[in-house]
Amino acid sequence: MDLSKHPCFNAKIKGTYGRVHLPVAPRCNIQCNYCHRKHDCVNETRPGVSSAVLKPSQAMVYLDYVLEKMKNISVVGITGPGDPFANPDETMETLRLVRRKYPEMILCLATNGLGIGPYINDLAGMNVSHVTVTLNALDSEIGSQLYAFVRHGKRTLAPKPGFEVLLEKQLDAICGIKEKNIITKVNTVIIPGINDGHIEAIAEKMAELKVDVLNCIPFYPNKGSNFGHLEEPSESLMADIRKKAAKHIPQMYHCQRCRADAAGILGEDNGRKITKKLQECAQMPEIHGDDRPYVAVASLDGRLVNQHLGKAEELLIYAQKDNGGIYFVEARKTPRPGGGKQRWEDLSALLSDCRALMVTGLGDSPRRILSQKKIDVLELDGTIVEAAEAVFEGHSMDFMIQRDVEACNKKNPMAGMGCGF
Ligand SMILES: C[S@@+](CC[C@H](N)C(=O)[O-])C[C@H]1O[C@@H](n2cnc3c(N)ncnc32)[C@H](O)[C@@H]1O
Ligand code: SF4
Ligand code: SF4
Repeated sequence: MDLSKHPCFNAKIKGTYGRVHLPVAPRCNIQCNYCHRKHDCVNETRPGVSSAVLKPSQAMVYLDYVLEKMKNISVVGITGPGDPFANPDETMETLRLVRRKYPEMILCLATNGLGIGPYINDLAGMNVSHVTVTLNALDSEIGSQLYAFVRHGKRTLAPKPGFEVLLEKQLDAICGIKEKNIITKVNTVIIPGINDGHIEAIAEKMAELKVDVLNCIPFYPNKGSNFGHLEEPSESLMADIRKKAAKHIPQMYHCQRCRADAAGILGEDNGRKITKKLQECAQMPEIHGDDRPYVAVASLDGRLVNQHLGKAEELLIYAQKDNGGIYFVEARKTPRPGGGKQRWEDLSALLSDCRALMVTGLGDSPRRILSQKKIDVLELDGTIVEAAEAVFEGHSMDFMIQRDVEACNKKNPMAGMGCGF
């Protein structure tokens, strides 16, 4: 892996190598007064917006597409649209999946630093090489003007105590990340009249902590945010601040204030096809985890997915060979009808080593119970081989998925009375 190929950390290659942000982290654990993530216009470039949010398995399908269509993507990053560590499960799962499939890819993260602490060891273990922490103040009087609240554990803290906790976690996080030799950038949003006189102090402190680069980001006035009425810093103010900060620590001068779903060369739009694919992937069924080796299928003939779960006396179990082919493992008798919910609890136990169940239809009760056990229930029409391959490889199975929400009812004589199966 060539760590010099990160276009944000190496301005020389910013026009040659690109990055892709996977928007798998929608929630945030603080509210910065300048951040507004609700509204999205695909034509605007501003931090925190995304045209869709993806689950980890969907993000992998999207990533495969981006890497096929765009050349020279050297970095996969997670920067929101909220905070990666307000969504640690999704973040860590996505990084694991990307690392496994693309061992040469540079992995990168941007966080406010509040929640990253417990994950630093694992991040280093996965060879995440670049981490950005946003730190906007060291002084409590200034910091308490920047945040509406900070959520710490189960408590929501007011601006002043919230800032104090946040700062402590940020400084600990920076030290912990540097200890693991991860390349560290600090983003500081420059907000005129609030923290613009405080940046040299931040630069000095970050240099002391051995941060590699400071990125002074000009504040972007987001309509609808608490700071929507404030002005953007002028170019001359930014130049002056960076000059003072550069006495202490290297500066980033080419940040584009990217979207949380940015893909490609810095500063270039994603393009319509990439945006469409992103939105398409967000609609795909989610595939949970990949340590379960099997899929289960309701089939009358061993060729097609063509049976309703309630009618299936047995389910066929399939796995994938090392070379990608699908093979039949065994047939498993399903629990007998009757017994209410217990029947579906027993079925979940029977399928605990299966990552997905493919049927032509099923009732609400089994769907809920199986989903709670993280077995993906896919209602589809198609061949077993095609469908199983799509599950194992994370391909889109859009063409097989039954879009008709009435499908179950149509095939079920008890339609209108709630699905009995
Ligand atoms: C949207 S955040 C997502 C990652 C993480 N939550 C964080 O704050 O670092 C990515 C970067 O955009 C910056 N940002 C958000 N809103 C901004 C704004 N209105 N103007 C300038 N930068 C902004 C954040 O401060 C952060 O450095
Ligand atoms: S931490 Fe990041 S995502 Fe959260 S409110 Fe601040 S800028 Fe927005
Ligand atoms: S926002 Fe700045 S640092 Fe983040 S990917 Fe874009 S250019 Fe790089």
